[in-house]
Amino acid sequence: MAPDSELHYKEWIIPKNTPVAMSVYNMHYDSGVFPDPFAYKPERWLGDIDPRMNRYFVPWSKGSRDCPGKK
Ligand code: HEM
Repeated sequence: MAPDSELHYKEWIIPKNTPVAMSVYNMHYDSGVFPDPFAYKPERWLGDIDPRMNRYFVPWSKGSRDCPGKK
């Protein structure tokens, strides 16, 4: 996305019209959110899960151009 106004995020100021993107790979393999991320462990989704897991799981992307087929 390229915001049309200055964006403030934590201690950062992102000038307007700066292309901003996310990395699905880095989110899905973040070991702080998904311990042992390269292991096939579907049971990691069972029981009390770290709520960040849902926020960091983005196979359909995020935002205005995310997948309309995701539901
Ligand atoms: C497991 C199945 C699917 C996955 C993982 C998936 C994933 C994605 C992703 C990541 C994007 C964003 C692509 C980008 O940013 O360039 C996308 C876009 C899109 N997907 Fe899917 N998709 C799936 C199934 C479907 C289905 C079943 C449909 C339609 C019946 C569909 C229709 C679309 C369309 C039309 C877009 C473009 C949206 C736009 O650009 O505004 N997808 N999909």
